[in-house]
Amino acid sequence: MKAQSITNSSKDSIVNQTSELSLDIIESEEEIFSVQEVPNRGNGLVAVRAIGRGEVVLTESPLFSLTPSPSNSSVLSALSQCSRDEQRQFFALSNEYKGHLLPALGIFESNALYYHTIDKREQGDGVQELAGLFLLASRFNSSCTPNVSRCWDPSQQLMIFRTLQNVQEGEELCFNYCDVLGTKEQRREDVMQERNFLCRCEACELEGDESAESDRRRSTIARLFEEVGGCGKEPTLGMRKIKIALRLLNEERLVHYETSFHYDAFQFCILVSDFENAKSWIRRAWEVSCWTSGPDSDAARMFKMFWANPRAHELAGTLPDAVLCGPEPY
Ligand SMILES: C[S@@+](CC[C@H](N)C(=O)[O-])C[C@H]1O[C@@H](n2cnc3c(N)ncnc32)[C@H](O)[C@@H]1O
Repeated sequence: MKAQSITNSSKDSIVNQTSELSLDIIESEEEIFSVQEVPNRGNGLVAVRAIGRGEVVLTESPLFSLTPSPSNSSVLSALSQCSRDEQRQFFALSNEYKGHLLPALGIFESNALYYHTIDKREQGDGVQELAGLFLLASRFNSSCTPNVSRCWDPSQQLMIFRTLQNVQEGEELCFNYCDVLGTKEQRREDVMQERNFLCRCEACELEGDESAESDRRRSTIARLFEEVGGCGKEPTLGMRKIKIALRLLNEERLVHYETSFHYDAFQFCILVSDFENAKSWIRRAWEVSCWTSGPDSDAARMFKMFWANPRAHELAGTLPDAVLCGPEPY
C-alpha cells in the first residue's frame, strides 16, 4: 500500500481542502505520520518522526455530522452534499457491518466520532451529542494503552488530536474507542458492542500472567477511582490510595485518569491547608490536562487558576491543618 504522509505545516490545509488534497502524499520538510498497513488492524497512522508529549498531531473538521444512530438515507443525504472525491474517500473507509447494515451506514457506524456541542437554538443552550465523520482521523486505530487523546474544540469546530506521551518514530498513533479501565474481557466486550470488532491492541493481545497482571492493575485503578471520592474526611487515606493509583497508571502507561487523581490530591491538601503540596499537585493536573484536553480547555484553565491561587478553592482549610505529600518527581 502506498504510504500517505501527513505534515504539521500542511494539516490546516488538509482540514480545509480535503477534497482537493485527497489523502495523497504531501511534500513537506516536517512529516508527522503516514497511513500504513499495521498488523491485525488494517491501516493505521504511524509516526514518521519522534513526537513530543502534548504535540498536536492532527486537527480536522468533520466531513459531516449527524445525530447519533442515523438511518442509511440520512448518511446518503449528507454524502450527496460532498464532492465526488470525498465520497470516494468515504467509501474507501473500513466497514465492520458488512452484511448487517447498508454500506453507507455501516461505514459511518464504523468510523464516526462522537462529540458534544452547544445547540444555541435550544432553550438554555442545550448540549447536543453529534456523530462526526472525519476522513483522515478515521484511520486512527484503537488502543487500550492510547498514546493520543482527542477533544472537540467548539470554538473552531475542530477535532484536535494530541500525543499523551513521547512517541518514537515507527510507533502507531492510537486513541481509545472505549474506556481503558477494566479487564481485557470487559474492554473487548465494550469495543465489540460499540464498534463490532475484536480489539487486538497491544494490551488486549497480552496472554497468561502478563494479561492477568494488566487486568489486576486496571481493575485496582478503577476501584481506587471510586474509593478516593469517598475519602473527603480522611485525606491521609485518600492520598495513600492516590499514590497507589498513580503508580499503577504509570506501570500500565495510562495517562487519561491522571488528571483526576492529581486534582483529588490537590483537594486533599487544600482541605488541610497544605498549600505547598497543593500547588505541586495542581501544577501536575494542569500539565496533564494540557495533553489530554488542551491548554484552552475549561479543565486546564481552572487548574491554572488554582495553581496561581490555591487558597481560592472553596474547600480550603475545612479540616484541621496537616502536611500531606507531593507528587513523585518525573
Ligand atoms: C476507524 S477505523 C480505523 C482505521 C482502519 N484500520 C482502516 O484500515 O481504515 C476502525 C476499524 O479499524 C480496525 N481496528 C481499529 N482498532 C483496532 C484494534 N485495536 N484491533 C483490531 N482492529 C482494529 C477495525 O477493523 C475497525 O473497524
